[in-house]
Amino acid sequence: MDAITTAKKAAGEKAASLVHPGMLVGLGTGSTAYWAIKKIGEMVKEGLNIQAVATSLASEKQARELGIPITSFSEIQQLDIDIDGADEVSEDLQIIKGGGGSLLREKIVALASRKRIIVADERKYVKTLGKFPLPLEIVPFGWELVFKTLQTLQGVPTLRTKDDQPYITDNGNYIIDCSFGVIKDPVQLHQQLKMITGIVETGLFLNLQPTVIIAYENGEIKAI
Ligand SMILES: O=C(CO)[C@H](O)[C@H](O)COP(=O)(O)O
Repeated sequence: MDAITTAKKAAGEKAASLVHPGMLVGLGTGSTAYWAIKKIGEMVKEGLNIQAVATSLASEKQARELGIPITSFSEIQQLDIDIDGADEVSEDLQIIKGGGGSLLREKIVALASRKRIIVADERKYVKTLGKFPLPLEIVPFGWELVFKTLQTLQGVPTLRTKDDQPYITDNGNYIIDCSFGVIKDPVQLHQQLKMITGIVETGLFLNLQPTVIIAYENGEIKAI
């Protein structure tokens, strides 16, 4: 296992240790959240009694295969804890997510959780947001208009593709990844983008007061 994968595993397992009996748990998406879900699966096999909501079909599949009981918002109102990855975390704990295309479900789950744990390797921890192009979930109809509007806002948009076709989210939408350079005012940018009809959600996860678990390649783990 390479050093970055080892760091992701360490961050994920550290977060899993915060899951206690009886909790309702949000399961994130991506290669770091994967390790948290794997560890939680082991804990369930050893008798831990929890229920979970997954932020993507992929994570739900992983959880079901591991025997983690899955529930839904038709059964519950709130989650106790959400464990998810990030693409960038700034020093003031603002976050970009959506690299894996699950930002809409991830945000719904994060907002429904009392406690939010972000797991990341050291490369994700940055001074200011913006190097990672901001993922935006958009409805397919008229996506070209959203694309052009983003250009007028000095953004550099790219329609995400998979096998030369538009990438389709679990919600049947498209993703545009849009670079804005250094994001000086993420709240203002998020609000501006949410005003554009056709943009369903942005990958800016702001003012969520997360606990961020950063794992370093040298084996150190810091909770911020
Ligand atoms: O937001 C996400 C998926 O939509 C992921 O949490 C984010 O992309 C981080 O993924 P990874 O841990 O694989 O780097």
